[in-house]
Amino acid sequence: MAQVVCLDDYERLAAEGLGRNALDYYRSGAQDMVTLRENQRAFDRIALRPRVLRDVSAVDTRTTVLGREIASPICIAPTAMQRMAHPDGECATARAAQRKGACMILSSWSTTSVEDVAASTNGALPQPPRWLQLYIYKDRAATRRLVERAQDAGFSAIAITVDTPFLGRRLADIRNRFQMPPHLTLANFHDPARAHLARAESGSAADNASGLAAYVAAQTDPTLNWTHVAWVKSFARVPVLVKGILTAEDAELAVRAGVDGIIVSNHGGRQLDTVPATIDVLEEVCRAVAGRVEVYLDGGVRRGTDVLKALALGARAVFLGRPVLWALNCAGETGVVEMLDIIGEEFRLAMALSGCASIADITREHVRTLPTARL
Ligand SMILES: Cc1cc2nc3c(=O)[nH]c(=O)nc-3n(C[C@H](O)[C@H](O)[C@H](O)COP(=O)(O)O)c2cc1C
Ligand SMILES: CC(C)CC(=O)C(=O)O
Repeated sequence: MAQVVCLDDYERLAAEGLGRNALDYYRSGAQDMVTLRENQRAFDRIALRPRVLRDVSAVDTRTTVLGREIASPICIAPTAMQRMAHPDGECATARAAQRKGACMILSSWSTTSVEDVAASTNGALPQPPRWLQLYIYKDRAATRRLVERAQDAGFSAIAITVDTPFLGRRLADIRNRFQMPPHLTLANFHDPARAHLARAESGSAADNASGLAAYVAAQTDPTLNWTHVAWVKSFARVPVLVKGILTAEDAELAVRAGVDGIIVSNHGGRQLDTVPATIDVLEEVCRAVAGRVEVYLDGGVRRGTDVLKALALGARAVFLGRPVLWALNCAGETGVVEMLDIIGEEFRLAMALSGCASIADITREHVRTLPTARL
């Protein structure tokens, strides 16, 4: 593999290696992709305020999520259909997460089942927390069965995605009439209507003619509301989180609904375009939550300094989406391990150069947010 020194290098290599259908699906944001770009740019507008002369000879990046130790606050976000990136798909990601002591969230629209992902890791080694991301299906029984199967397979939390009552309009997928390759299935489901995702056959310009949008419209429940969160909590035996919160108002409602954690996310800019960058709303959400539950962030995290900034503004941990797909495509499990090594080392160095020897040393005073015009 050509020399890779930062996470963007994986994206460049994957862009050369992946076919159009998968590449566009993975990299796209919604509509004009304003939010997609903002997610990364907003990190650049935040300046670090390093402290010096603090003995950083030993930097400890360990922390916990929901009470379980992880090697660093850098975790893996749920992304659907990872076997389009590499034949080992979600199993490779899970093995890499285990080797790195990283928390991983599996998409419920994975191309490997919850049981097969659980079986793919090494039972003799410690298992970092592994959570299931959940879409609420119109078919409640199927939704509940999936949660129960995940719990039985050792998944230790459920993250309900709340920003996708309908799929965002991703122009490249519409033009490509996105289709999952026919040899793959959405492996958590056996019923062909749920397991397969066909090419949308027709469509006027206004139709969201990617196979994915048609699938989402057919399967997921657009009535999605807070009663669904209560419903999942009524039978889940593990903590329940919500993924896709962007405002103080919804953060307050989430805490009142009794969730165990909040993932500040705009779905990697793939749902409602022109919503703010996640790092720009993180502090608002954390203020509203006021420490009652853990708050995490995803969206545009590409460098160790981004991780440091997110923690300084209140995140317990961050999650990476696309970098995992690019690294998977480049070198499977090894690629994901190396990618986590690179950003992990960048984070360790950013901590050291900011005068932080432990996660607890990272404070609000380590960042300066500039009052520039932004979304
Ligand atoms: C190709 C792709 C597939 C995704 N699939 C899911 C999914 O199945 N469920 C979900 O909640 N979020 C999904 N997401 C959103 C990610 O979990 C995450 O919010 C986002 O990718 C973070 O931004 P980043 O890619 O800039 O790191 C997906 C994102 C991408 C890029
Ligand atoms: C199957 C998709 C709806 C998964 C997803 O969340 C995405 O593509 O952003």
